[in-house]
Amino acid sequence: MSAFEELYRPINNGSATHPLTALTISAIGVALYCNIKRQPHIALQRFFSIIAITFTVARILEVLLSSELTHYFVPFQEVVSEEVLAGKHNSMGINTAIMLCGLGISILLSSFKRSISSQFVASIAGSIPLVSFLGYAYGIDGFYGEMSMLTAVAGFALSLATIFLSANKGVMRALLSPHIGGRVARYQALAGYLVPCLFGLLVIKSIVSNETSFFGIFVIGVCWFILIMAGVSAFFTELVDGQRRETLKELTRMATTDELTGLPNRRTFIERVELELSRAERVSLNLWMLMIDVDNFKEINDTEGHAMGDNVLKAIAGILKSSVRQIDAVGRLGGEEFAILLPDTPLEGARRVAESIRSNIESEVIKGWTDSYGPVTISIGVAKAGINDSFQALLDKADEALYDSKHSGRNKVSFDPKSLEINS
Ligand SMILES: Nc1nc2c(ncn2[C@@H]2O[C@H](COP(=O)(O)OP(=O)(O)OP(=O)(O)O)[C@@H](O)[C@H]2O)c(=O)[nH]1
Repeated sequence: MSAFEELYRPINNGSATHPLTALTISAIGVALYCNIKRQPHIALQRFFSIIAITFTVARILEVLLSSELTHYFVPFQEVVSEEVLAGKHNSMGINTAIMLCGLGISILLSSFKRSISSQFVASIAGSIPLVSFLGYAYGIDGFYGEMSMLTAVAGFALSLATIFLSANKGVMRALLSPHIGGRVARYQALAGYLVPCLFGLLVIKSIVSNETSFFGIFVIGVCWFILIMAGVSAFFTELVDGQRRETLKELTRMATTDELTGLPNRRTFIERVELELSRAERVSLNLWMLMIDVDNFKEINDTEGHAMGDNVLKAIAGILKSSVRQIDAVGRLGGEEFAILLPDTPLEGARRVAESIRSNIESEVIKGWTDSYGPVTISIGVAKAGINDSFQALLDKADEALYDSKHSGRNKVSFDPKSLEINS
């Protein structure tokens, strides 16, 4: 063994890293380096990846055509020839050629922003040195062929570096995610590689020693492994999905409910009204809208502060809710304005509901206010949906009636005159 031989043949009389392999690995290394810099040298990156592809394709053709194609440009060819004559292994194996060719193609694809394809090709290339490692671990030389341990280590490192070129896309992005899905996937990927490799050892052991119990352990082990992986996946998927469902529920509640009173907000109320209006034969459905406004509410705020104003609004919301049927809708339109929708209600019913709400609120004792300043009152405007009424048209009619209540002394229920005509 020459003084330098162990540099390219770490295992005595084992496989060596051929000069062409070393050259190609260097080309791939430089191509990757071109991307590391803040300003990537795309042209150089493509140049070196094409060099790597050319070298490896030449080697693949050489094997297929049984020629000496690479002998013309490979340095140290005399040393290699001497070694071969002496019966030592020294050539770029077909597995090494495919691996390095794949890495060259992957870097080239990445330079054209074909990230997903680049990742895919690099992972196939990266699986070749992994097979070689297994070959060395299991003592099966067919697994590594002419790939030296050194080449396998370099190939694996380069594969990882190449895959990381497009780490912000596709599968790699998901695997590297800092969130729970990514964290679990990383552990699963690691276990998904290491555990079957250990199982492989059991199979080899059972073949070598002809011991069937090893094979039994292998089979049970595989079953358990699959079950555990599926269970862990299901557990975390449910965890994440459960959190997502809760968040969605909370967001929906926040988007549809008025925070202070817990009543449907203006948007939700409008949706409900539009749904009722869109029903056919809406006239015969007898759809009424009550517009409710707290009288002199500003005074409450100004006298006892906003917190008291909020308490009053909450108390009123509670009374409104408890004064109507399940099928009726109560909403807070904003400020001290509320609205109620009464579907399928005759005129007398609408009148009764409006009047009872007005008197219920007047007789409600609101702690901190009623005892010192007298009852809180509301004004109500009532209107009935006519043919082709939009939400706004119905609201406008109820609002006009409300205006009448306000201007005839407050604490009153007024009907839109046209709604009474529709009814007669
Ligand atoms: N505390 C509290 N006050 C609110 C809220 N939203 C609106 N307001 C107040 O409600 C008051 C409404 O006052 P105005 O529109 O003048 O009506 P009003 O004093 O009730 O008079 P009339 O409607 O004519 O009887 C304003 O002072 C608003 O700041 C709320 O969520 N909480």
